[in-house]
Amino acid sequence: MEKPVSTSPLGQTLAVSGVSHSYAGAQAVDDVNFVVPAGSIAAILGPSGCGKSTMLRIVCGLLRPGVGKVMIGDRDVTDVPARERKVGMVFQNYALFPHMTVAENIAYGLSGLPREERRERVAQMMSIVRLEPFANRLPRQMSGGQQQRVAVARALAPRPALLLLDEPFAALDRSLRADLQFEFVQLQRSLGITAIIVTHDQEEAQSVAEQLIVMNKGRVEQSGPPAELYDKPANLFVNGFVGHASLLKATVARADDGNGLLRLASGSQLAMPGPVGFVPTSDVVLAVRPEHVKLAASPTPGALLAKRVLSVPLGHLMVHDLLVEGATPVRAIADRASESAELPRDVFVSFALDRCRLFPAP
Ligand SMILES: Nc1ncnc2c1ncn2[C@@H]1O[C@H](COP(=O)(O)OP(=O)(O)OP(=O)(O)O)[C@@H](O)[C@H]1O
Repeated sequence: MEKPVSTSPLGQTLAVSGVSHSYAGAQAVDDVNFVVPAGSIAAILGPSGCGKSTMLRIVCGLLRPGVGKVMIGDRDVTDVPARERKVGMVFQNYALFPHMTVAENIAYGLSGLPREERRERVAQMMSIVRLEPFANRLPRQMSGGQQQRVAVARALAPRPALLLLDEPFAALDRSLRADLQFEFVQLQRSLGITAIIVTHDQEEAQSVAEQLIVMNKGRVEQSGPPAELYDKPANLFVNGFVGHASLLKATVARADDGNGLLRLASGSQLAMPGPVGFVPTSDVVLAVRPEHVKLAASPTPGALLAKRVLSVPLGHLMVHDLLVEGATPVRAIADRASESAELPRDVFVSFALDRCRLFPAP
């Protein structure tokens, strides 16, 4: 009879401290620090070339960092070779052995186990990822989504302390990707896996991970729960990388009596609901999320005139691309149900200024 799936968490805490790495003198990763608590998922997010894959290679042991330390649980693994780290890997292109069946692929990393235990573990993993009917198929006889589930099962079979996934769902179409993301999170929660997922896709990162680690030019710009990075981005880079934001250039016109006043490039003024945290004459950027833009067909106090360039429905939402005061592109999102009649071309725009963020002008 099959053994029940262990309920004790598999995963251990990962702690990366002060890690830097250069390739032939070019700095790829610069003083990176983060902790992924046992049983949780973190996503490393950032533009191409920011150092995501280098960080993964350092964590799994394929690359020794020039400086810094990697701990898995209470073990310093900085000098431990990859095969002794108990780290599983899943790649974008599945990387299954093409000449081996599904069952043989999953059994691959279990050569140290007695035969019977190996057979049981393979059966257990195939049941967990619902692949039992495919045990004797070759990878090429399966769909992309099924192959990726084999890759996940193969990586989990040796019960790794940590699972690293490099763009695991990028090759799949949108709806299959969403299904696999959901399935993976369920699996991760039920087995208590500690995982790091590397992705370009900020929506994927936000929907899968409990912690985002946003990298840029080899450094961590900010890390924390997705909602914290979305609501309180530390800087303009994070603000633009996690979620959409429109940017309005302004100068601080008044900052002395508690309520700040901004002057936009057009000369219009915006009365802020509280202190702005900048001295007068500072050049700043006001970052506005689309859901914090309100549109009206007729003027309201403090509203700015805008032209509606494009309005497109997105499910129950309406996305409006606007040109505010003839110059600044601004995106607005509203519930379609709240828009009783079609808006005119010329609209009046106001912002939920208590929710907008101000950053120093770059
Ligand atoms: N083996 C290597 N030799 C020299 N430079 C490298 C090597 N691997 C990566 N780099 C450089 O290090 C930097 C970080 O690369 P890395 O692959 O970690 O970025 P990434 O964020 O994973 O990018 P992508 O999303 O495009 O995969 C880049 O400037 C890259 O050109």
